Amino acid sequence: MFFPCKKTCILLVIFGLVIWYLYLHDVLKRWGSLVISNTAEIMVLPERPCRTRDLDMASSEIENRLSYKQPSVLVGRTDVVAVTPWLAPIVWEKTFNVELIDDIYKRINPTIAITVFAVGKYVKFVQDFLETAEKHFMVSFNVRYYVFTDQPHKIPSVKLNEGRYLHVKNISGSTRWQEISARRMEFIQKAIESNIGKEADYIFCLDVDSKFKDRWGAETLDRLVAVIHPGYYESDRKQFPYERRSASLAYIPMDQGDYYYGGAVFGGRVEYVYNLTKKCRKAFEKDKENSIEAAWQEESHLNRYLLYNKPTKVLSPEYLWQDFKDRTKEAQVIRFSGVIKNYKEIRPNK
Ligand SMILES: CC(=O)N[C@H]1[C@@H](OP(=O)(O)OP(=O)(O)OC[C@H]2O[C@@H](n3ccc(=O)[nH]c3=O)[C@H](O)[C@@H]2O)O[C@H](CO)[C@H](O)[C@@H]1O
Ligand SMILES: [Mn+2]
Repeated sequence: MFFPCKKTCILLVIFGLVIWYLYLHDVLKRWGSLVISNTAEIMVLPERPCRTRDLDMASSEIENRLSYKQPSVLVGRTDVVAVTPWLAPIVWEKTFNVELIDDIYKRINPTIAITVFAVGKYVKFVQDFLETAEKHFMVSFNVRYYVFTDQPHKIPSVKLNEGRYLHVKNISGSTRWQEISARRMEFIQKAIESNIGKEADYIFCLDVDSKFKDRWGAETLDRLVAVIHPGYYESDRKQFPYERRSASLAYIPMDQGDYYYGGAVFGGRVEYVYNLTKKCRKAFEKDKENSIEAAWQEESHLNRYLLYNKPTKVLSPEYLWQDFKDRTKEAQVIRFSGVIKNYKEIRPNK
């Protein structure tokens, strides 16, 4: 009689311990995500939508196995400025060491997402975009391409290297190119909520009418990343094509502005880009309610956002060139460039 009772008691205690462990585990998990959202301040989604792996230089073990050239304090590029007044790097050729930067970022083994939109006739750019990305974009890193299109059956199957995946997302088309371009903010925001937030650490949102021509690597990774438009890096801020009507939420007064950022390239850690797309989308939609469309659609809203939310890394025009533009002496390498296109033939409207 006594023996079975003891057995039952032991079983009950084990059962109780398991329940207690599961409860504690759940509480700690919730507490963990709460702490993350408090410190980051920008986590506005429920249930940790984004992965939180990040580069923490201080805690990453730097092994001595990599031997590289001594960095100089006195010798470097003098023909360009390689840092913003808020101390964010401006990435130019010969301002970073490829092996060193790759080695540092390989330690966190990040996944990098690319979003591109191919609506209407722009599907014809996808093949070259993907093929050149396979050659130059984040080679030997994990990459996920997200192609948004109204014609999934027209997306070519391009041979991808190991660790690289293609996701095709079906979206509706539009009769206005301005709307296609601007609504990218909305689609990217939604895609981060639904899956990119869980599938990638960093994201770059790029124009599809472009090709990679040289290395685009880990030197571009940071929290919030923007590119200096190749057409305006020598211009006075008064000449920047910012939205100048105060009725628009993209408004920037004549005496303000840092750089003119291109709408064809922005990126960073997924949660930072999530915030950017959410804000730009909202501003664009609010303008629409007030019957105003910014001069350069989402590019204008992007410029306004980045004026008040400074990028933590700025890419030089090497990362956004245009094929019709001759290379200048500052741009020693052209890494990504817009192809020449016939606007009349390719866009659904003027
Ligand atoms: C180099 C650069 O900074 N480019 C920007 C510039 O003009 P762009 O002349 O580069 O704009 P664009 O015609 O390439 O349109 C931007 C993107 O929208 C997509 N698209 C557009 C039309 C269409 O019918 N189907 C389609 O899929 C496609 O991914 C394209 O790359 O100003 C636009 C403002 O609206 C965007 O900010 C672009 O990023
Ligand atoms: Mn373009």
